[in-house]
Amino acid sequence: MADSALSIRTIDESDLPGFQRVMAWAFLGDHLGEDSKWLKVIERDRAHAVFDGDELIGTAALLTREITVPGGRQAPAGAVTVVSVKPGHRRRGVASLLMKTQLHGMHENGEALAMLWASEGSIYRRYGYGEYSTSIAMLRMPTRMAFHPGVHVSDARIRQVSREEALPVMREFHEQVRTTRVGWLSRVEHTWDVHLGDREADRDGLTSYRYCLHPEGYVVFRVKANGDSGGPANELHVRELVCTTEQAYADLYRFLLDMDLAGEISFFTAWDDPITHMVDNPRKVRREASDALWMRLVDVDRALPLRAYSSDVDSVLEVEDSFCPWNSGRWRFTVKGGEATVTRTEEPADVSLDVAALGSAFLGGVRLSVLKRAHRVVEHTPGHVDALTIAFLGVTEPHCPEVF
Ligand SMILES: CC(=O)SCCNC(=O)CCNC(=O)[C@H](O)C(C)(C)COP(=O)(O)OP(=O)(O)OC[C@H]1O[C@@H](n2cnc3c(N)ncnc32)[C@H](O)[C@@H]1OP(=O)(O)O
Repeated sequence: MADSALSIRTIDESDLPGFQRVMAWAFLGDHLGEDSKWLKVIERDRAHAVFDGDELIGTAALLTREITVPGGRQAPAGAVTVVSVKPGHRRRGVASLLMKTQLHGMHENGEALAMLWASEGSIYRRYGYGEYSTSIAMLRMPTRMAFHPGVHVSDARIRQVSREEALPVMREFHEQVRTTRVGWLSRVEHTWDVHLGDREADRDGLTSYRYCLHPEGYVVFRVKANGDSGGPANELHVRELVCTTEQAYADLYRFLLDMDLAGEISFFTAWDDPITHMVDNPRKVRREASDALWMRLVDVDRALPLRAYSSDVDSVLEVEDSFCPWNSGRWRFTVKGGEATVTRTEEPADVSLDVAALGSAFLGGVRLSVLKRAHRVVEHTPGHVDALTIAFLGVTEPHCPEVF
């Protein structure tokens, strides 16, 4: 319950210095003044500030994005970011007030999906966000590994070019690819400055970005300099590898693996990045998984039909959602020919679950059968959880390559 001394409203230009200061203090960073990259992406009429009297003490913003969902469709989704509360004002309900204002506002505007990257794993389930909607893998591998004999490398030329030359080409490739990959997001002009920002402060001791173009894709990486310890030990930190063809993916990975003076490659990438199966020794590709995007179904009946499903199913779902109570209750979820309909029903439930569990499963990232074993999904009619699990699965692991 929010403290009654608190008020909340959308921001205007005059609020920006205070907004930025609270963000910087909350995230334990430095206040970067007008130069802050975040200022460019924040949509003023979708950013909220909480005030204690006249003092700005809390922030949160919604970015208007599209996400690719199973079936290769684009769904509008609000990207929640910069949730921050000034130290000294915490645990009085400020973040809860921000979350409620966002989600209830989205419901009133007819927006069906919200999503975020969580700074800590224990915060967002209470607001109905599901963990591991997409997961991310930190891959580490030594350079110079051979490919499996079945992997062909073409003679396409790969050119290292300047940022200015690369950016327009990268934009086009990205726009083409993101609509085919579940979990990838649309970008606006300023996303490139934030996601691929390359100021000294963004580099964390590494080099500036290197941009390499292939006729059908690109790779962007930084280098961490390490001394020679009996062989090259510099590290290539890949930021983005985007290809319109599988051939370009093999060519660009080969290009990185053969880079002179480099000893290791690291890359935050999809859990099912095919590189593991492309090299001759798969165990040399080390993978560490982490949660990435958390999805929230703002309106269950409008969100579920946004994606395509893998098999037919007909189940009554009893949904629990105390934060957005319009979702609570029983829904008949029917899939025919890949298309879902969701209608209110008084029929007895086949399966009970909370709205966060549906968020985890929405992109096909977490199996409902696993959530059943985790006591988060309860089956009342035998067979329904298995049928729903298969229906929700997609052809690849969902993956969101950018933090917003
Ligand atoms: C999408 C993003 O932007 S992720 C970034 C989130 N922001 C940060 O991590 C920055 C640093 N942290 C902060 O600014 C604040 O601590 C916030 C935003 C995480 C929480 O703000 P608060 O105003 O303290 O949260 P609020 O008082 O509404 O707490 C609501 C509930 O969440 C719990 N909670 C809040 N923060 C945390 C936390 N870090 N870990 C565990 N539980 C938490 C509270 O205990 C409370 O639980 P209850 O409902 O059972 O009583």
